[in-house]
Amino acid sequence: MAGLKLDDVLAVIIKCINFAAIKHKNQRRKDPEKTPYINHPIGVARILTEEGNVRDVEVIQAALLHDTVEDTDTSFDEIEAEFGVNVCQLVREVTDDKHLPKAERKRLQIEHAAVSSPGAKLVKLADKLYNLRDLERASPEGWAPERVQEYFDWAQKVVNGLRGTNKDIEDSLDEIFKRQCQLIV
Ligand SMILES: Nc1nc2c(ncn2[C@@H]2O[C@H](COP(=O)(O)OP(=O)(O)O)[C@@H](OP(=O)(O)OP(=O)(O)O)[C@H]2O)c(=O)[nH]1
Ligand SMILES: [Mn+2]
Repeated sequence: MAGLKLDDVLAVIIKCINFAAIKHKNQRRKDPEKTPYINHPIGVARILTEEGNVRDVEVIQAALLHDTVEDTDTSFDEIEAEFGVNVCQLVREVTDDKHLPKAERKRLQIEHAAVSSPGAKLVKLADKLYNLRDLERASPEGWAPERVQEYFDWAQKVVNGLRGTNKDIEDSLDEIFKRQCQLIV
């Protein structure tokens, strides 16, 4: 979205935050404090701007919206109508098909990582960094240590397909993998 003026950028970003906040309004994170879910997409967007120095507005919009279709009643048509075809395509790329069995979804994330667009790779990297930091802070309710370990190991495989995209975010992810994964692959 090259050529957008600052006030237009502010307006589209606020529109995304508002849309995501309404869509996620009844959702909480899985941590013992039951943090409001909206903290996650806002935090993913913050990782991109502050830690990754990303300034692509459509990528920041996609980060704010990235879990609306996967986790709420939002449709891709709605995203496209509100935010345009480019933002919708990015959200499409980072959305798991929840109709598939969980093991298949997890396998497809590893497979799709390397063939994603640069913008989708950025959103995925920031999503993983946020979730892994969350995991180091507190285990989601009901997650045994083995399940936590499996998530760290699986996330490393997904991130391996996303490399060469943003050095600062990848370096932060590698620090976590060094602490948490037995095998650096
Ligand atoms: N670490 C952590 N994750 C939480 C918490 N609350 C909700 N989540 C979400 O849970 C998802 C990971 O849980 P899983 O059981 O592996 O996956 P699932 O919800 O898709 O079935 C992540 O989804 P996602 O964002 O779509 O990412 P991903 O699973 O594609 O990596 C993450 O955002 C929490 O308190 N801590
Ligand atoms: Mn997410």
